[in-house]
Amino acid sequence: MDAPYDRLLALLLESRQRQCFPSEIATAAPEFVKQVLGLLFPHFAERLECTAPAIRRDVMGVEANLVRLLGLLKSSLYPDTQESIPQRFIAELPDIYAALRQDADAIFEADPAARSVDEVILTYPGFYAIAIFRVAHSLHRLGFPLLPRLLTEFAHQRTGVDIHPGATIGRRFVIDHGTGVVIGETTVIGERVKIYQGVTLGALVVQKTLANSKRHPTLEDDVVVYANATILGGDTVVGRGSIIAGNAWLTQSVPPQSVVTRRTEVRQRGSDSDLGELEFHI
Ligand SMILES: CC(=O)OC[C@H](N)C(=O)O
Repeated sequence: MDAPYDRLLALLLESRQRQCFPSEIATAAPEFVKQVLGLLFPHFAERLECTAPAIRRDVMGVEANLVRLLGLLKSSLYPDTQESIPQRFIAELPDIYAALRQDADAIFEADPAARSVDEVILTYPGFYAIAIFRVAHSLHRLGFPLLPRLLTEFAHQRTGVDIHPGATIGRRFVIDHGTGVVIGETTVIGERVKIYQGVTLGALVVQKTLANSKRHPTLEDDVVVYANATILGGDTVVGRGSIIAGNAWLTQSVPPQSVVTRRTEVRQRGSDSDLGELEFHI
């Protein structure tokens, strides 16, 4: 065997002996999403039995899967994790289910293009992302390691909506279209908030030392944020009932009922000396 081969083998052996990462974790997110969303909504179930024993069996299946994943992570990387998390998660499922039904209703009521709540549940990327987020947020709060981030990143890959499991999001949350939405870890969103594609709720300063501080904005109840608006900063509070127009850039608080716009300038062709600079030849 040649020297580079030996070097690589030695390196990988040393790394794996130091930390043997449980490879089952790689497929955990898609499997768990299918299982838990299939339990809550028949729309996502592969096979559906509408009897009490079948539903009980499916609930127990979700809990058993979490016990298995927690065991793998606890024995390899996270020894301090509490064993009661799967059971406590199951106890939170009724509230998660109620919140998701309200999200689906809110999306249906907000969107003239939606024909039914079933269509929203089955086809809306915003609903899919929120559904996975609410599950991940519960697990995150209960202290389940790694899985919450795997879940929201799976949703991100599927929908283009990137919500950190640590974000706090109130009832009847609507994301329409979804692609490019980013919601940071310490964002706080009130009730009945609506956001459109490309909205960023982000940090104003990105520094490791700020890991434990509020870096992302607060949107109070009934705020609407239109496409591609960017709202940054942990001290930024968008007051109740405000409307943030498309492409707006906001790094400071605004009082309730504000309208924040970013205007497009329209001029007559040929009437301005700098027009030439705008005529790009690609
Ligand atoms: C969404 C966002 O601001 O991301 C920046 C960085 N990941 C942070 O959480 O501060």
